[in-house]
Order: sequence, then C-alpha cells, then structure tokens
Amino acid sequence: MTVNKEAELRREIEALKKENKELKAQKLNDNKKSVCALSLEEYRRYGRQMQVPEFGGLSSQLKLKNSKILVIGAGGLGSPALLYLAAAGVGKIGIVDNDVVDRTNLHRQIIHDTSTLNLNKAESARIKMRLLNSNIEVVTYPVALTNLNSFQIVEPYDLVLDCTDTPASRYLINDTCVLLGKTIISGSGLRTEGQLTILNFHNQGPCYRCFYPTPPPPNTVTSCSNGGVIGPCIGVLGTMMAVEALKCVVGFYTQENFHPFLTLYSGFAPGQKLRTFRMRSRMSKCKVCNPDVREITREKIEQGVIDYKGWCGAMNYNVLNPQTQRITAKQLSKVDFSDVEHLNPLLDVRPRIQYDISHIDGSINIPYDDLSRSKSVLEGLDPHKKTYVICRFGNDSQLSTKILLERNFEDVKDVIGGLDSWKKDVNADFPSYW
Ligand SMILES: Nc1ncnc2c1ncn2[C@@H]1O[C@H](COP(=O)(O)OP(=O)(O)OP(=O)(O)O)[C@@H](O)[C@H]1O
Ligand SMILES: [Zn+2]
Repeated sequence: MTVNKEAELRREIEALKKENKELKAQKLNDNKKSVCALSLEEYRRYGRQMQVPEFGGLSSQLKLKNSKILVIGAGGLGSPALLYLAAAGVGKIGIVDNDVVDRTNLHRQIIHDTSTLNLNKAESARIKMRLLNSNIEVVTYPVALTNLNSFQIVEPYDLVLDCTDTPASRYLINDTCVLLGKTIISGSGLRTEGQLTILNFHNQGPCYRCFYPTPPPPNTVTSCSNGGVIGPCIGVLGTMMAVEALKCVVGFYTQENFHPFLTLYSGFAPGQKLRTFRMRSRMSKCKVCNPDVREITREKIEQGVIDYKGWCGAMNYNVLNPQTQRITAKQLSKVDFSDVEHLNPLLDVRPRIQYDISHIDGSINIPYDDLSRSKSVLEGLDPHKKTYVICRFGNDSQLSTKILLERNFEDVKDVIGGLDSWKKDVNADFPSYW
C-alpha cells in the first residue's frame, strides 16, 4: 500500500467515525424527543399494550399517536372498532355517519346509549370516545359518504375502516380508497356470522372489486333490520377490525409478509367457528385497481358518472295498482273477519320468527319465501274469497299479493305500510320490534 493510499484510508475512517458520532447523537436526540411525545399519564394508560412484544413497545405507541384513521359507519361494526381505537390511543379518528341513534340499535351499537337516542351517530360516538380517552382527536362527519364528498373526507387519513352495510357504500369506499392509495379494513356481518378482510393493502393488495366485480342481486341483500343480528357476533367482527387496524399501523404487516385473506366467523356454531382463507392477489381486469385497464376515475366518481346506487340496484316493490289492489291500515281495521263465508283470514307474510314475536289476532302466517317457492302452502285458503295481505312495512305483502293474483285468487289486497302503519294509525299498543 502506498503512503498516499494509507493516508486517504485514514481520512476516510476519520470521516466515517465523525459521521457515526453524529448519527448516534441524532438518534439519542430522536429517542429523547419520542420519550417526550407521550405524557406520563399516557405511559400508564397504554402500559399494558406497550409491554406486549408483538405490539412493539413505545415506538409503536408513538405510531398510533401519530396515525389518522377514518371509520365509516358507527353502527354494529363501528361501535366496538371506534371504542378500541380510541382506547388504544390512535391520535386522530374520523367518524362518518349520517344516521341517528335508534332504539333498535342499542342492543349491539354499544358506543351509543339511551341518553343519545335520536342524536347523530358520529356525534354520539364522539361523546363516548372523548370520555374514554381525552388524549385523542375525534373528527365527526355527520353526513352520508357520497360521490361528492368521499375524496375530501378520506384524503387526510392513513387508513379506512369500512363499517357500512350496503354494497353501494362498499364500492364507493373501495374506489375512493384505491384511487387515493389507502388501505381498507373491511368487515360485514348479519345474524350470527360475519367476515373480515384487508383491501388495497399498501395500494398493492386486491380491492373489493377484485373480489366482487359485480354487485349481488338486490333480492339477495339482507339488512340487519330484515335479517336480524346478534350484538356480540357483529361486535366480534368490529373488534377484529380494530385488531387489524392496530397491526397495520404498528407495521405488523409489511409488503413482504402480507397475503390477502378472508376470515369467516360463525358465532352460533358449536364452540364458535373462525376460519381464514388465503385470497388471490389483484385481478388483472379490475376496473379500478389496475391502472392499465382503469375505467373508474376520481373525475367520473365526482361528476356522478359512476352511479353506485343505480348500479347496485334496489328491489322494485311497486307491482300493484294502488287504487284497486291496496288498502290502508285504517280500512283494514273496518274489515269484519268474522264473515268467514266471504273472507280468508288475514294473511301475514313475514318470516315465522317475526310473526311469533307479535301478530294481529286471527291472522295466519305464510312467509313470503315459502309462498314464492311453493304453491301448496296456499292450499288452506280459498281463492274465491277476499284475501288481505300484510307484512311489516308493506313491501313483501305487495309481492305476495301479486303472486296470489297470478295464482288465480280473485280479490286480493295489500295493506299499505303494513304493521308499521297498523301501529301508527290503528293500535298504538301493538308490540313493534322494528
Ligand atoms: N354511505 C354511508 N355514509 C355514512 N354512513 C353510512 C353509509 N352507509 C352506511 N352507513 C352507516 O353504517 C352504519 C351501519 O350500521 P349497521 O349495519 O349496524 O346498521 P343500521 O343501519 O344502524 O341498522 P339497521 O339495519 O338495523 O337499521 C349505519 O349507522 C349507517 O348509517
Ligand atoms: Zn381491484
């Protein structure tokens, strides 16, 4: 080695030593800074979770504190998710919900309570979250997420939890998040079951459209109001969404280790059942997440060219002539059902389980599902006698009336507004469960 070369190497070593010293000092400073970033109260508050090795200690707690999570829907899924995210110390939490707290929500939407009945759900949730943890910022959006506002609302957040309950909302949230590059934690559930997945992970994973390129037919979509739901079952899903959100924020998942998955939960299976399936990666033909074949753009969404509700469709219940084939609840109350010579008993077409909760005395039950599938269920009724048909809100009763007319019943009428109108206009003491 020449003298010159040796001197050069020494200079390089000295420079590296200096750089190393500076980096060490900077790191020390950073640590001091981060130590200061939590208050003494927060050290104690989050102590139990910071101790968990999988969570990742103080640095993960700081990641949570600096994270911004948007939860869309403060219902059955959103309630526990919001509570756990607030409790865990997520620095900024946005809540979108245009609905108000209804008494039928309280058995499962545990962030709300009797004192916040009729209050907007985002505002109601905020009250509970601030009581739970005043260190965090809660931003409320008491509006429906729509084509016009979705980009503005979602943009400032790092991560989105889709806790909504309709396909139209799910597609809108998906497309907005894909186009803004946001990861979505997506949950859904009904009755005793539910599912969970992570979509558009780090803007690389598959999206909702990759899994479901077309929406389900409207007659196969059941809401909690129609199908019912067990509170803790949907609560499990909302809680699992919060767990996945924490894992995303603290860096449990990375680009390298993340594999798309779908978790299915079944609460009323013996011992309960939880299964996780690996899902395929992005679909090459996806209209939103593959830029090469992208048809869905921010401009098209904001201009309303993409019509989510229209595309997902809705059931058409207006199948009768309102003048001749429908009567009001008040008119029904004047009908003399003791005239068995000319009248069939009042036909209630709700599901058996709902009929058993409460029904009008003297009515009989043939559920719409049975009636639409089988002819024999009508054998006890006389097609030559007058028939009145009722359900909860007057939707299935219209479809049933049409079926009866097609099966040669001579005079059939549906009750407008169903039992809901019966309660409002005829008998306030009728026990309503809706
Ligand atoms: N596009 C949207 N923008 C804002 N909130 C939404 C949107 N779509 C759905 N939600 C909200 O998501 C929540 C879903 O809650 P959940 O599934 O428990 O049903 P629900 O509508 O409260 O009850 P039910 O079906 O019994 O009437 C609701 O509070 C609803 O208002
Ligand atoms: Zn996709």
